[in-house]
Amino acid sequence: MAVTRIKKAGLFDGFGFQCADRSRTLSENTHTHTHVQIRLSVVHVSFCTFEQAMAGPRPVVMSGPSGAGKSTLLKKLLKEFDGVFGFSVSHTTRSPRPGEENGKDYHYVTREVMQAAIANGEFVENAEFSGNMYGTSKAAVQAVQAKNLICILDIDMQGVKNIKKTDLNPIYVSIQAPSMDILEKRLRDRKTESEESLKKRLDAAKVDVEISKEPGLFDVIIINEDLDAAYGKLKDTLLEVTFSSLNFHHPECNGMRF
Ligand SMILES: Nc1ncnc2c1ncn2[C@@H]1O[C@H](COP(=O)(O)OP(=O)(O)OP(=O)(O)O)[C@@H](O)[C@H]1O
Ligand SMILES: Nc1nc2c(ncn2[C@@H]2O[C@H](COP(=O)(O)O)[C@@H](O)[C@H]2O)c(=O)[nH]1
Repeated sequence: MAVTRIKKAGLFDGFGFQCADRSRTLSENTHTHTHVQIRLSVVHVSFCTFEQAMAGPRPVVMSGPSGAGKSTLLKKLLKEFDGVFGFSVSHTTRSPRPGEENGKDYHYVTREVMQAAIANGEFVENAEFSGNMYGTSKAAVQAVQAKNLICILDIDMQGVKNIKKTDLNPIYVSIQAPSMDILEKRLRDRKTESEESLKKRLDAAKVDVEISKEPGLFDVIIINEDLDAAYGKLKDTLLEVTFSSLNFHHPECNGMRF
């Protein structure tokens, strides 16, 4: 099994910054970055301000049309990299779907509760989508970061635009379906939407796909046609975007440069 181990550092690295306390194991990386030992905190120094470096790894924003496959890919990632990535549990006013758990998939709240919490400054971002409110609370992000996990947010396009105005500094990934017809089929087959909600989601999807072409909005756009291929691309991306522009050599990297 190929293993990428991101070790607890806890000492001064070559950049003169004290490394944060991190202990991660990325298992079964079947792609290009194998048998590599790196210090994740050094990576932050190359991409972030000192404050961000001390705050922890860059979060990951996953966005894209409803039905494109974000949750499916995320679940695979969270399962494979248990102990590395953590999901930011959003709030929503929509009803739970069969199988969804309060506090795990979402925090299910009333519109009144959510509006009060937003007014109280408890949210990083929030949006109205397909007739319901959704939002990322500060507590949700902090809960993940407190566990020293890389925080993953699953948010819509309004959320992406709003997060861009914050200092969260995430990696932005857009997951898209190969076509609108396939997207509609996936949403219909999922059997979670009424005709009205389906139409709203498909209308939003058309706008999303256009906006996502804006240069620089996303670090990568992944077309989720074949699930395994899309998942491989997602994993490669998260490693590459994090490490590739770092011209860094460390004895623990066995001669490899990033
Ligand atoms: N590559 C794929 N090929 C075929 N079906 C897929 C693929 N990826 C996901 N699906 C299916 O498409 C449906 C929508 O996927 P999923 O729920 O993950 O989308 P989503 O982007 O998270 O949607 P939402 O934003 O509404 O939460 C699911 O039933 C899922 O099993
Ligand atoms: N701006 C935000 N968008 C969010 C958040 N949580 C989820 N979402 C997005 O909502 C739609 C619909 O989700 P569904 O679970 O009802 O299918 C989807 O695009 C999600 O990405 C959030 O906290 N903020």
